Amino acid sequence: MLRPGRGAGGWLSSSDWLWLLLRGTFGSTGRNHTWAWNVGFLLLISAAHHNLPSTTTSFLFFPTHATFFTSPAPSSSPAVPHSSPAAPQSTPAPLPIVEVSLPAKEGSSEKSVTMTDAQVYKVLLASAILIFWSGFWVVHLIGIIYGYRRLHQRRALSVESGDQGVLGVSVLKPLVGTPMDPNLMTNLETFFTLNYPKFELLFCVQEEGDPSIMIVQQLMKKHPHVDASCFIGGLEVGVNPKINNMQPGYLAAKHELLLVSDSGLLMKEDTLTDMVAHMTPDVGIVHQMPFTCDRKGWPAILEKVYFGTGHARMYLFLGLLDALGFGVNCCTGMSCLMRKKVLDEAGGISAFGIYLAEDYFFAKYIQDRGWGIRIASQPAWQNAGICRVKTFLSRLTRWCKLRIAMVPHTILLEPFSECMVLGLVVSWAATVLLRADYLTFFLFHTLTWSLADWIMLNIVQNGPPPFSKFEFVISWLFREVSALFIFLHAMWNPVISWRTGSFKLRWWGVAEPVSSRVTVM
Ligand SMILES: CCCCCCCC/C=C\CCCCCCCC(=O)N[C@@H](CO)[C@H](O)/C=C/CCCCCCCCCCCCC
Ligand SMILES: O=c1ccn([C@@H]2O[C@H](COP(=O)(O)OP(=O)(O)O[C@H]3OC[C@@H](O)[C@H](O)[C@H]3O)[C@@H](O)[C@H]2O)c(=O)[nH]1
Repeated sequence: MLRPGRGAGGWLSSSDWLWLLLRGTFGSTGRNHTWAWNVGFLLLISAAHHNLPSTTTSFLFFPTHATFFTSPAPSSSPAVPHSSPAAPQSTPAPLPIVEVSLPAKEGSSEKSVTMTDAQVYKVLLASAILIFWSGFWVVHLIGIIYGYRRLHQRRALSVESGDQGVLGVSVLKPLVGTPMDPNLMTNLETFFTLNYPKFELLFCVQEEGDPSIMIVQQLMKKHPHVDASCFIGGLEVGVNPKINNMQPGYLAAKHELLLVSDSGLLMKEDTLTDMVAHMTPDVGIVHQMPFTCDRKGWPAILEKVYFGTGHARMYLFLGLLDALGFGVNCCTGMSCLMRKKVLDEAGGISAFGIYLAEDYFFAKYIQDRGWGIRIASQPAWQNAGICRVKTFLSRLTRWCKLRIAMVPHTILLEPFSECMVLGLVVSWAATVLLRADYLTFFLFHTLTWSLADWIMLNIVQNGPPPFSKFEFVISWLFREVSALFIFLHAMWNPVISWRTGSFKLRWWGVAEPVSSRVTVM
């Protein structure tokens, strides 16, 4: 359906495709809505490619309905035959005419106003921003629905995993115990009490004299029935210190599945069972979405808010794209279950020692060989005893630096995927296209975004979070505002400090050591 009073024949002018786009996006034409939206979108792209002439347009703008109607093009326009001007029959009041810029053509009796190229591009840009913004509401929705359906769903082991044919798991625990984490003992003990029939624990301690060695020994004594070993000193096979640390454990691993599990994690009795249950025959890697245990203090709230909102949204959305085979990879390696034989084909984990983000490259390698990637239904329960705002921000900055180097197109996508930056630009677009009040639209955007995030947090937490809504709002605002600064800081200073080392990444992720540091994060 074309706009009222409009002939259907002939090629469409720039005003027509803009009308289609805007009518489709903001109009209320029922079943034509999707159709018009799609056509408008296609025409938007086609216009960008062909740089359509922009001299045929005049607008009548209805602020209340946010819909454009065009009057006829001047007769000199060769491409667009128009019928008589149109106004909707039902509109009661006279319609305000927005004079865009130039006067009507000489000799023309119609109230035709021409748009300059700059104005067309302005409208185009605003439309593109509004489409991108609408896309993000789809991301919100998908994240919420996928999170609701995926997370905290108990899953039984497949027949393949009945006690006889159960897949054995070698758990690699890389440990760097300085400074001493007060929760280390509690966290490590949960690995000894896993309710899974066939597993071994391979503790890898980076340096002699590390206080975590004593803890591991105590736990091994307390649980003698659990198959556990401790390797000290690592093996230097690359730049990545975590890989170097895990290498002796990897060489000793005897089971077909390998779980890389970071030191700050806590396991529930059934966490490993849940992960293995997702390792179906077509899957090569099962990862847990990072989240946190309930801990005291504002830094802990901040972490929970971040991992339960913005991070969870993108992780679930990209994770779903992974699972659907779109080849996106968002695997974070704090808890990653992998088929050892696939890593062996690469030459073992040492083949990934040139990268700092070994997690991303593990997943990429496995995915490139045709194996599926899945998110487990239990999130990763981070439970480090030391929880500080500074540590949290440094960690996010480090991750951001990794992403910038490994997936450079996120430089454009990332800032605009954040609530505040997107809110600032979309509010401008709304003033251009909808004549909205800038501040009102920004507040509307921020409020609805935070509500969607609150829903997401409740889903990831599997119930209400252990803090008040006021604490949520403060933490959420802090995190959303800090996101841009984290990004700018990551762009400004690409040197990555991780525990005792400093590194620089080349584009696409190969790491080089910079110098040794003694600061501990
Ligand atoms: C309208 C849809 C637009 C989608 C825009 C996507 C913008 C991406 C923004 C944020 C990415 C969040 C990624 C999840 C958290 C990763 C945490 C992390 O950095 N972990 C590292 C340390 O463990 C790890 O090494 C990195 C792993 C994966 C990085 C993934 C990069 C994101 C890839 C973006 C692909 C965009 C695809 C767009 C599809 C529509
Ligand atoms: O020098 C190091 C640094 C770290 N590690 C180990 O690596 C694990 C993760 O370290 P941290 O907790 O400092 O870092 P993060 O939680 O930020 O790690 C995350 O980001 C970087 C990725 O490469 C990791 O796979 C991911 O887990 C811990 O178990 C730690 O003991 C080492 O063994 N040696």
